[in-house]
Amino acid sequence: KSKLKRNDTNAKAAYERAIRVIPGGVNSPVRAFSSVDMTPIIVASGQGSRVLDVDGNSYIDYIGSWGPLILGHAHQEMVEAIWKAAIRGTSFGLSTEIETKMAELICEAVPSVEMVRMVNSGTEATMSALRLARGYTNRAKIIKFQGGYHGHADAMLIKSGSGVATLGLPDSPGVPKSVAENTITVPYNSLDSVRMVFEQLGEQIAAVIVEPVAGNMGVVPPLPGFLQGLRDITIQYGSLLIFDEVMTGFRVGYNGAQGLYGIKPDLTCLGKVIGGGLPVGAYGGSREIMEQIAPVGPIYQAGTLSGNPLAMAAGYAALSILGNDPTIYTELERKSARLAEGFLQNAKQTGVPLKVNRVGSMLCSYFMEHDVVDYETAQLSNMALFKKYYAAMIERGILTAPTPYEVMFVSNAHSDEDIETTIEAHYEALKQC
Ligand SMILES: Cc1ncc(COP(=O)(O)O)c(CN[C@@H](CN)CCC(=O)O)c1O
Repeated sequence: KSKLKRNDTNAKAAYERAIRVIPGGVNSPVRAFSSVDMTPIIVASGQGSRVLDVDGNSYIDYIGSWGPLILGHAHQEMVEAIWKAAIRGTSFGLSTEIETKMAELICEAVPSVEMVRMVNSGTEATMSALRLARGYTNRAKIIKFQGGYHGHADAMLIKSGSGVATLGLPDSPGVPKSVAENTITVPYNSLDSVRMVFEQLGEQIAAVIVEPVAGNMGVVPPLPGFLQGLRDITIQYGSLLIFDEVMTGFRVGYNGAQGLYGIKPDLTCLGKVIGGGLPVGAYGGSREIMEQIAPVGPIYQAGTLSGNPLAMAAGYAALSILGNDPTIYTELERKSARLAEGFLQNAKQTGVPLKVNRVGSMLCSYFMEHDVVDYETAQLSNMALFKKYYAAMIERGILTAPTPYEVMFVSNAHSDEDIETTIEAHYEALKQC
């Protein structure tokens, strides 16, 4: 079979130009395709389940902007909503009624949220939620999980210290040791580790922040009892439980992971889907906690473009479509299950070791035999195999995340034909591994 060659002439030229004026030529590191040694794809346009790159190559897209595009690219109703908002002005720095409608919709959809504050990214959402938790409990320490990603605020760029309950170490230059010491990192799905930390430092813990389905080490679902265990222990010690649902919110179901698993956190962080592809983040919780936020309460958080009318129009349109048509989630479940099943069939037929983890329309395949339950096991994925597989999928017009630790997102715009085409391409790609 001749090796299909992707024409990347224009991408190369565009990338050469970009790296002269943007660090690494990208506005977010993952877009540099550094894990797969290939010229980054530079997108010209997207429509439905497909994107077109600057060399005219068309791909079925499973990056979906890392989660926001659950309805696919350039969705007609959303483009119209954005356009209608834009011609009335893009931002006022004063309140507009769409912000209240958006807040009401989120409070209605997310079980634990009675009040919500809009911000402009997932990072801002988790950063603000952490400050709120620290201010509300008057405690400084927080617990996060290895492989958990909550954006790039200082307190989140921490790696675990030597022992389990030891203080954190900076995971990036520029994060002061004094900040790192207040973040303790333990293995995901390990309630024992969490209990150990609380036994030693419980009264100092302001919050536990967790992705209720981990989506930044591939897809790692919570083991039975894990989330309930976190809920119980945080109540026992007077700490807050923060669900980072930036990725899972309105993705794994209209009521998020907290609806799926029936656990009520104290604070919820949202992003991605709620912006419909425009910059939106949010954090919310009980009235009692949220009214500690300025201007009602003393804990400060602000933002020039928070809740701006354009992003609200896009987000409100997206969430309304999702809320008005529950078959969208059942269709996402059906198509995603078929995709995962096809991948596993291919692996069996070709003898390539493959594990597929999936929750709803979030899935990830790992080149290995055993279960992936945390960061350590996720790290064992065979990187050499992944690179070959990735290039083979690109050559066949299937665009997935250029690193093994990101999620494949199925959207409502992916047709059954797209799914079958992807499974066929996957079979060919595995045969080349
Ligand atoms: C669970 C979770 N919480 C917070 C964030 C940060 O959101 P942003 O600041 O990138 O909007 C993210 C961002 N996710 C990554 C991809 N997995 C964004 C992609 C990128 O960094 O370019 C997240 O997944």
